[in-house]
Amino acid sequence: MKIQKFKKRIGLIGFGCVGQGLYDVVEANRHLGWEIGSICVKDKDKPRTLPASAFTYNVQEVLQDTSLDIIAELISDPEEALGILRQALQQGRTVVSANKKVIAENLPELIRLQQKYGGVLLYEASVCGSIPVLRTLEAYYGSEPLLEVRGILNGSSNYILSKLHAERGSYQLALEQAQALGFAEADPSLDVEGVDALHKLCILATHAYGVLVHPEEVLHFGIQHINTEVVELADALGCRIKLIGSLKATATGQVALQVLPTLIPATDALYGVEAEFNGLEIEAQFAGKQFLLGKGAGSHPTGSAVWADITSAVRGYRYTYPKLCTSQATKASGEEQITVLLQGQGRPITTFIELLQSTLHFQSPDKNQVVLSVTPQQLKLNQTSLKLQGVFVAVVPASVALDKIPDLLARSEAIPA
Ligand SMILES: NC(=O)C1=CN([C@@H]2O[C@H](COP(=O)(O)OP(=O)(O)OC[C@H]3O[C@@H](n4cnc5c(N)ncnc54)[C@H](OP(=O)(O)O)[C@@H]3O)[C@@H](O)[C@H]2O)C=CC1
Ligand SMILES: N[C@@H](CC=O)C(=O)O
Repeated sequence: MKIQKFKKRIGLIGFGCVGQGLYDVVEANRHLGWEIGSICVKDKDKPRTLPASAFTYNVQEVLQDTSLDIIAELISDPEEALGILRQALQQGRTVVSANKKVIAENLPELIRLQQKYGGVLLYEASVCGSIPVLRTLEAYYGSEPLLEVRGILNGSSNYILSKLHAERGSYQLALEQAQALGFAEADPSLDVEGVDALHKLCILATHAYGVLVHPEEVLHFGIQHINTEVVELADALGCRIKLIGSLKATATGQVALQVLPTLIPATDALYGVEAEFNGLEIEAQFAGKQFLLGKGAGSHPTGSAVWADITSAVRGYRYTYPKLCTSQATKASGEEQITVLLQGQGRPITTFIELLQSTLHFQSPDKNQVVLSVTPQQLKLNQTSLKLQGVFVAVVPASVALDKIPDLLARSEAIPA
């Protein structure tokens, strides 16, 4: 087959962790005929790895440059990013993005704009960094029902949890390291409060099950209130705490979705997913279980995912949303009981037992830790007040031996700040 030589130009908006990552990947592949045509950033005074002449500060110079074949939106400002995606799609252009918040919150509109104006939007980098999960769901599982999709979707919180389990170190220090390594969001509360994982889960819900769900509708807790007591309890049970996003088909054909810290036993494939790595287990009706593992954050891994989108978009690849076209699935209301551990901030938290309409299984002598059965629906209804009270919530899966818990609930030691 004859290889066609061509020259293609990318308009890059954003030159931070991911923008620089993409730039490096493009430079390393110059022989393929691609170049970065222009780069837009915001801060005129920031030191850069390229001469000042390489940059513009006016986003319209990129958006209105018709010599560019594709636009890569890689900025940290969600409002501005939405404006960029809207304008590019209204012009019928091809655009790639890594911005999960914007995509998760606006997917119905972004799909409509593609249909109306004929443009293309790809966003593989927005879910699980370098792992090709969206194209796997679209291209391979587009026609097979999925029983469950669950995984570690946020690199920063996984990095922190790995440090806490391995070193019993400081939560704050681990978060600062995740920020310094470029894994965290500009607003890191999105990472530790489970919101970034929630955004990714909502995008997955569309591609895996054909469900369009707004992040605000979904139960989610993060790891911001974790302490040493909980980490030690998990260790004593032979588990690690992981922040898990899960999508599960219910018996009535709905999809249950949630993001919750979870005690993961050593027999689970997600147990060994450490640091900024993400892992995703897909269970399909006929294929059975498959496991995807890779770096979920960072400059080059994410730049690589953006590059894969760019080069496949130019060859005509686009999402066809097969499940969205064929599925009638809706979000489940969350009535199936789950077992959870609640850990307070040194005060009794037994007031929540009644509020959550739950069944108490165990409590520590100081009533600061409880294990109870509750519905996801009740947890969602009380999500804000549990968070405001600083309560840490973790799922205790059925595979974890509950009978070991009573002896273990009495420990107490705060994580050093
Ligand atoms: N970091 C990661 O591992 C991953 C990040 N993402 C997503 O990728 C996107 C970029 O993240 P990341 O590179 O880490 O962020 P950074 O904070 O490192 O960089 C953001 C870039 O956006 C630019 N920018 C911000 N606002 C504007 C604006 N109004 N106009 C033009 N440029 C602007 C900044 O300009 P300036 O340089 O002048 O400040 C900077 O170059 C985000 O949506 C993030 O959620 C997705 C997957 C992984
Ligand atoms: N902040 C995110 C970056 C990638 O999506 C994370 O930590 O996973």
